Amino acid sequence: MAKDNMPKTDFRDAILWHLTYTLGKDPDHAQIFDWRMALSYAVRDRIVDRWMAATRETYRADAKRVYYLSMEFLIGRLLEDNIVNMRLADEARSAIESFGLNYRSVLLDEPDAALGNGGLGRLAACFMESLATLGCPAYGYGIRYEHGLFRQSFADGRQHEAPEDWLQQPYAWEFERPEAAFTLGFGGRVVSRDGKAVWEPENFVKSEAFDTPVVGWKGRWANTLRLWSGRAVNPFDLERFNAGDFAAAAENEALARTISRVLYPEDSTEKGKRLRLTQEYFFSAASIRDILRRFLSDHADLRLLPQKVAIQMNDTHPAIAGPELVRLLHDEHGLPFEEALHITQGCVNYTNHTLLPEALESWGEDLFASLLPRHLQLIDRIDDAHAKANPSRKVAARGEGRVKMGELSFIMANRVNGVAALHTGLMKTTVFKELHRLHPERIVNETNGVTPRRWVHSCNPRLSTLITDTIGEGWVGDLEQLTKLEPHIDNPDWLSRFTEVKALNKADLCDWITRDHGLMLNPQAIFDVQIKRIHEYKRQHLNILEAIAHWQEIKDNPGAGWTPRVKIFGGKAAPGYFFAKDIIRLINDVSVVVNADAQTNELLQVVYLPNYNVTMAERLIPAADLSEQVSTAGKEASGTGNMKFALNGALTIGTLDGANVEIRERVGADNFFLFGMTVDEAEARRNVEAHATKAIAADPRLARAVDAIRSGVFSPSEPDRYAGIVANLTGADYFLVASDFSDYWRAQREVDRAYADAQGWARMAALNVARSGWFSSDRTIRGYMADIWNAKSLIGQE
Ligand SMILES: CCc1ccc([C@H](C)CC(=O)N[C@@H]2O[C@H](CO)[C@@H](O)[C@H](O)[C@H]2O)cc1
Repeated sequence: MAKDNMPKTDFRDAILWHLTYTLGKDPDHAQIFDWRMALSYAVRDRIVDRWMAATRETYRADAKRVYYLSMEFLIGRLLEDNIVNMRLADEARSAIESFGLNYRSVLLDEPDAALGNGGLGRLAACFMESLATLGCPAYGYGIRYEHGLFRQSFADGRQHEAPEDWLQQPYAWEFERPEAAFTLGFGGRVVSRDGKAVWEPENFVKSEAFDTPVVGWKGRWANTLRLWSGRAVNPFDLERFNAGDFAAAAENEALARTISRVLYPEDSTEKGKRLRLTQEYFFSAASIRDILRRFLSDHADLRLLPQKVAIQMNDTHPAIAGPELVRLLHDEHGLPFEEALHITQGCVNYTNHTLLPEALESWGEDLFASLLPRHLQLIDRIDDAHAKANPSRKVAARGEGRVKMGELSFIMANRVNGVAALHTGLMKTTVFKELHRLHPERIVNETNGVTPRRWVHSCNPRLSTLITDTIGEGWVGDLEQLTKLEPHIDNPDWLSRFTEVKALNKADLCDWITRDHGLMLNPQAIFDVQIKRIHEYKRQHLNILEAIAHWQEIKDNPGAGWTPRVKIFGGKAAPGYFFAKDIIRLINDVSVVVNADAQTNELLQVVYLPNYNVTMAERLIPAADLSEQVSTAGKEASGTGNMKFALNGALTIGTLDGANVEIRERVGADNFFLFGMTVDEAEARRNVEAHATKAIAADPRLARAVDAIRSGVFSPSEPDRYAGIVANLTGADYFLVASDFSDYWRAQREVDRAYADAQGWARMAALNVARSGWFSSDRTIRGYMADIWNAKSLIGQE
């Protein structure tokens, strides 16, 4: 008997029931953790009903399923999201408050599931929520890392990394599925037995499944996120134990768990580590086996696979899934190689998320052969088949002693997509130029999006209420309805309510930053926010250079009617990325000097918040006035933070890069602070001899700011601490920080002037909200369903 038609009172009772019987806690002695878990289980119960109904309906309809393979799912917290999607917000709040607890602190007691680095991982999480909201049958497949992205702290301004341990406590949202385990082989050799190639792996590891339901808006559908965990085939060696070799007795288990122990913290540099390739094969192989097992549970003819299965490879990290499916179809199911390849190419699709050469994965063929000898053979046959079909041009996955995962993914895929119009165009003219020439119909564009449930409705309840009061609640499930706000923007009362929303959000943020970071912020100031991974191409160092020049000019002329500004930074650097770590330290050193400067700190403050993650983004974005999207043109594939800021009424200062281009097109050039070179101008500038020194020579303001860094103004105890950054800025400066500085300064002063006109600013901000509905991940997923997966919704439009 389904639980959800139980009398209303039961939600409160359900919480108490779980506190007592699931957690075994007496309400009088329960900790906030206990209440949070009890609340989670009460919500989960109601989700499970929808989940099972959706799974049953998918089998009944024999529907096509989408399989989203990703090494990363940057989920964040799930309790609030699930409560909102199950429409339980009011009941949950009143129940929790009736127990004398603070509702927000119960929600915030949940640790972030930080199973991702940045954009790619968060996109996967938004996509899973939109797939469920649209009622598209889908599974997400990934790795259940014991340790997600490291915890960041600062000591003396430097980044320190500590293991993240979200699984130190039980995780309410997962169900262990021991029955869905597979034994996977690694290494070994390939032998020929009666004319057939047979792989004899050396090591074996078991993949155990943990399922998390992903419920959509209004709980109309729920899909599954299946995360694999490494387990030993023989976890305990009693013999060795009895021989007193205790550590060795548990060795297998430790080795197997290493595979799913920790997320690699790199987000743009492939390290070529054996464990990384082992992780990629582990989850891809377990997922492909699971997909085949499910298909064969109610289909006999493998040629039907492309009609029932669409696989999306989230970047090249799951690329081995293609050859693995060919291997199973050919080696285990006995299909001719050509047919196995044809079927696979009918199922597999590939999304590219970066053009940075150092981020494109390629593996040494020796390492590849030692781990996956049979796959290397199959990749050669795949290359041969491709060469035979396209004699004109030799483009292969294997070459120059390496296995290139970008080329392999492209050759295996039915459709290849970029994540923003500019990026997709650049894929065709740069990294995939030859392959695009051979397969001109294969590359399509699917501009990224973000889920409006988490990134507006949940994280910005004040704005959400104002919008719903104005145009009804339909926008949450159909975000382009936001355009219906436009006629209200010229109504001064409405606009003042809109302005009030931002002001109250900023006040909340000030309270939190004061409480948790002991810093008093000026709430009247422009809250200028740059939150994202630290990377040279994202140019956090351009932002801090402008802050230094701004500080110097205020000191020259404090009475010049400056618009107060608070610069807020957040973001982690990959542990081995020392230049990025230097940028972090510089920002912290500048904030110490600038914030202590009584002459200027009413007008300019710099704050670097440690341990930026999904939950912190949900705190910062609703309170932001200005969104920093300042990457060198041609380098940021899309960006998704830019969309979240626009949807929450922040104005963008940015370059014509990634999805900034489409945001500016939709919100209007008047409501966007554009600066900097275009992709072509940047390309041309890079070829100008000594372009950086020329730019510095041409801009005394820039020169003075660089001098301040060089002379140790921000590191008096170690004047040449930033010699590396200065050398780069005055030398190679590949990301054109010096050459884009003057125009960036010009745009920032334009921001100052615009902000001084509160009405005008509010109007521009409200137009950003009204015109950014297209950046919903629901629209993006509808694009994938139509252009790539040919998948249908089983619940239809509401
Ligand atoms: C092998 C190491 C590694 C790990 C992750 C990655 C990701 C592709 C990096 C990433 O997160 N890319 C970001 O993807 C977002 C979602 O499409 C885009 O919005 C960002 O522009 C892009 O940088 C590259 C290389």
